[in-house]
Amino acid sequence: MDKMKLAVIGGSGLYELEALEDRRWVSVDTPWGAPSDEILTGTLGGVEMAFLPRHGRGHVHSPSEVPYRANIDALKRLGVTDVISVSACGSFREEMAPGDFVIVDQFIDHTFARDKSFFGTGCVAHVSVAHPTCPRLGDACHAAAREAGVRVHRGGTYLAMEGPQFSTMAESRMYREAWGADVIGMTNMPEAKLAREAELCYASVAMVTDFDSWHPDHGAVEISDIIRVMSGNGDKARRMIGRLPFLLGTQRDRCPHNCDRALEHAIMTAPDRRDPTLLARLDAVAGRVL
Ligand SMILES: CSC[C@H]1O[C@H](OP(=O)(O)O)[C@H](O)[C@@H]1O
Ligand SMILES: Nc1ncnc2[nH]cnc12
Repeated sequence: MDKMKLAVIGGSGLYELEALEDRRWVSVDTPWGAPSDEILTGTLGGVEMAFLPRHGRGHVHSPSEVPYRANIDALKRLGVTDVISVSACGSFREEMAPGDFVIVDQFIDHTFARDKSFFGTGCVAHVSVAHPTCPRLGDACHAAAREAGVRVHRGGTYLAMEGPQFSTMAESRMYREAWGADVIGMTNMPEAKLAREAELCYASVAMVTDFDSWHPDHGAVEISDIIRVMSGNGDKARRMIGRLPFLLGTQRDRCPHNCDRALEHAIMTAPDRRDPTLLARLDAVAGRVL
C-alpha cells in the first residue's frame, strides 16, 4: 500500500478549496515552466490533498495557454497519486442538464495549439490512452457526487475544443450528431494524456453549465448564462470533494487498471540514444522507469 495523495484541478468557477486543513499555498518550479498558480496543499478528512486552480486565481490563463505540462509535473513532484479534474462544460444531451455532473470516461481531442506530451526527440514514448480515465477514481467521484446530492451521470464523451470562442451551431451539431460527443469543454485535453504519461490516476468531473448551441429551445451559449450556473455548480463540487477522503482513504493499493504503470513498456528510444537534457526534465514524470 502507498500513501494516497489526492489532487483536485479546479476549473472555471473553482479557484479555492476553503475546507482544506493545515493549508499552505506552495510555489513549485518545474522543468516545463511555472504551473498555473501556486498549489494549495493541506489535508481533508486526514487525506493529503493538493489543489491547483487551472486558470490561476482570478482566471488569468486562457484554455490554450494553461501550462498543462507544468501543472501535471508539479503535482507529480509533490507526490500526488490521483488527480480529479473538475470542469465546466456544455452539454449535447437533453438528459445532461445544467447543474448535472458527468463522470467523463472518454475524450475526443480536437485541440491543436498545445504541447501534448512530455516526451519527444531524444526520448520517445507511446502510452495507451484507449481508456483515458481511471475507473477506480471515477467510481469514487460518482459515489461522492451522489452522496453530495448531485444529479450525476456515470460515463460520457468529452469533446475538447481549442477555444477560446464557443462552437458555431454547425460545429455543435456535428460534435453531437456525427461525432457522438456528450459534453464539450476546452481544457481536459491534453491534461488527461499528460496525467497518463506521468502515471497518475485521472478522473474528470464535468459540471454542465449550458446546452452549447445545438438545442432548438435554448439558443446559443452565452457566458452570462454559464456564470449564473457556475456558482451553484461550485458549491456542489465542494460538497462532492468533501466526501472523497472517506471513500478513498489515506492509503491506496496499486491501480488495478495500471494507470500508475503506464510507462512500463512505453519508452521506445534506445538507452544509448537518449538525450540527457530531456531525461533530466523527465525526472519527476518518468523517474520510475528511467
Ligand atoms: C467559463 S466558460 C469556458 C471555459 O470554462 C471551461 O473551463 P474549465 O474546463 O477549466 O472548467 C471551459 O473548458 C473553458 O475554458
Ligand atoms: N458550451 C461550452 N463549450 C466549451 N466550453 C464550455 N465550458 C462551459 N460551457 C462550454
